[in-house]
Order: sequence, then C-alpha cells, then structure tokens
Amino acid sequence: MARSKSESNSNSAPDKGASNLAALRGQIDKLDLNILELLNKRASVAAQIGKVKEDQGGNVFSAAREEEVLTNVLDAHKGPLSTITVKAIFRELISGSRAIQKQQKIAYLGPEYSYSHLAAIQRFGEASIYNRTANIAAVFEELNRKHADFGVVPLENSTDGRVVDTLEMFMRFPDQVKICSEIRLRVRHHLLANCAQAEVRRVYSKEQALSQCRNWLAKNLPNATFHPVSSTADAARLVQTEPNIAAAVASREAAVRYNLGILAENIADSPFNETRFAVIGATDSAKTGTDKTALMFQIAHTPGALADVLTAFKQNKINLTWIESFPFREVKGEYVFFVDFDGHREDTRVKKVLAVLEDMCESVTVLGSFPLARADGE
Ligand SMILES: C=C(O[C@@H]1C=C(C(=O)O)C=C[C@H]1O)C(=O)O
Repeated sequence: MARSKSESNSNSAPDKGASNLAALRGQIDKLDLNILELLNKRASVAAQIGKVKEDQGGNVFSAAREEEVLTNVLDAHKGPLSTITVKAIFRELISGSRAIQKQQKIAYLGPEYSYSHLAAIQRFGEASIYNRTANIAAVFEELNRKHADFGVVPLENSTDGRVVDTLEMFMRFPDQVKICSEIRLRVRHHLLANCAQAEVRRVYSKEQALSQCRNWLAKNLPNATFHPVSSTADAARLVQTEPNIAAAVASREAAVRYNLGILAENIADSPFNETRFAVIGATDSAKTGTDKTALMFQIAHTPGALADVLTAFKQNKINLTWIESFPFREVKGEYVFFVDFDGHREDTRVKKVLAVLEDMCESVTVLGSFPLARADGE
C-alpha cells in the first residue's frame, strides 16, 4: 500500500532505517551474483585442469595442492568472517571442483554419522560419494577392489590411543595402500535422548566413547546401565526404539539424523578429545614443505636395536611425532613399530634416515608422506 507523505514524515527514523536496510540488502544481492560468477569461473578452470590430468594421467585429488590453496586463502584472510567459515566454504568449493573432474568415492567405517564419516566429510566435502563399510578391514578391501578411490581410517585417539584394527591391516598388507592425507577431528560427545535425564536407565554408545565419558556418566546418570554397541551412530539409532528410557553418547550430527534431543553437551572427561585419521589410497602425496611421513619397521629382537633406530632419527635432526609398538604375530618376541615424523620422503634428511633404517631393520615400509594436518577448527 502506498504511504502518504505525512505518514512517512511523522515516522522518518524507522523509514530511513528501512530504506537503509533495503539498500544494504541490494548490495548483498549484487555481491552474491558476483560471487556466483567467480565461483563458476573457478569451477571452469578446475574442469580444464581435470582435462589436463586426464591426458597426463594425474590423480583428481591432490592433498598437496589443496593444502596450498587453503594456505594461500587463509594467509590472505583478514576477516570479518571466521577462519572456520572460510575453511568450510573452500572445503565445499574444492569438493565441487573435484566432482566436476570426477566424483570421488570414499569408503569409511560406518554407519552414517560415525566419527569416521564426519572426518571423511571434513576432508572430501558434500560433493563426494560415500560408501560405508561394516569394519576397518572392509575399507581396505573397498580400495583393493577399486570400489572406492580413497578410504578414511582412524589411527589414534588422544584419550584411547592407537586403533588396533587399522594398524593390523597395515601390517597384514604392507604394500596394499599408501597414506596420502591425515585428518584431525575434534571428537565432541553429547548425551542424546528424547526423554528427561532423570528418566534415562540405559545408555548406548561405542565402548571407547563410553570410556571417554566414564566420570561424567557415573556422576550424572547413577541409575543407568551402560551398553557398548558397534558405533556411536548405531547407539543413536537404538535410542529411537526405546525413547522413554534410553540415551546415547554420540555426535551432534547423529542427534540431527536420528531426531534426538541433546540433554548435555561435551560430556567427555577430557576437554581435549581428538581422533587422527589417515586417508588411504593408491599413492601418497606430493611434497608441500610442511609434511609428515609414516612408516612401519620390524627389528631383530636384540638389545639396543630400537635405540639404534631412534639414534638415526636424532642424528638426522628428524622430529618423531608418533611411535607405537606392536607384537609381530609370526615371530614370537619380535615387534613391529609404527612411527611418523616431520618431513617428506623426498627430503634429503628423510632419505638419509630411510637408507640407515633399510640397513638396520628386518623390514621397512614407508606408509606414505602427506601434508601436516591442521587442527580441527584452525
Ligand atoms: C583443481 C584441481 O583439482 C582438485 C581440486 C582443487 C581445487 O579445487 O583447488 C585442488 C586440488 C585437487 O584436489 C587441481 O589439481 O589443481
């Protein structure tokens, strides 16, 4: 309805506000169209890159190049948008650019909305195809059968330590796959249910998640019993079947997927709970300058053998970032060690240490070099 002059005069401040709002929204509309045009221009260049790769036989996914793209952008970023927002936008932009070249198939330990699934989405975005598997071995099998281009498998959790099933697969099939990227996922456990906290009698979750929230659960749910199930997402699904008495310890995404309320947030006993995942594929990653290398070696059961290996790292000034020992099933008393360290296998000092290890060890397998992962949210 048209307004009379007197009406707008008597109300001039809100009127000015309204026209300001309209003008500002007009600016946003224009900017959105500019952004859209630029996004599609970028996607067209990615499509051309895809053609070059097709001719030259290159991989669609390049962890090293993606890291470079993100570093360029984040170095230039001055706000006011948060870094998390910029990262999320570029994650999807890059995901879409890969999909234009060829949609990538990613295998992960299911079900949907497990932490492995969340880690996979963090790295590969929404424009990829996700194949869930029933166990970690099946992620390796999916790759082997070429049903998936990449797999996402957990390596270690900051509270629970190593993930035995993954390390065992590397040991059983040392040359089957390479690690091409790592993902650090902040694991935030919440108590999900559709009843009140006082009504909760049964709590479902994955065993590790129950253990990571042990003190909180004992203090806040003294009348409940705890039931380990195959995954946190499966726990959330089960709660739907016993809505009046059951709760799950799982992610926010699982709450959305299974229509559950969040009774309590961030209930893990340790405020810092992170899982590190490996992205496995046919090849590892090109060098970026801030890389890590993972390897597995087996040494003779003699005094000082491990100390000699560690000295070789020290002498070459290589910083170890992880070490795990694992009994070698085939020879009693022998151990396989997993380590990762700063540097790329093409760096001179890494080449030197690898040559020394080849001489010292019964076997050495380079699991791969890959860009150092940023902490989740950084
Ligand atoms: C465009 C490319 O392909 C993929 C998409 C990227 C991007 O959108 O920036 C970067 C690396 C690749 O994973 C490329 O290799 O440069």
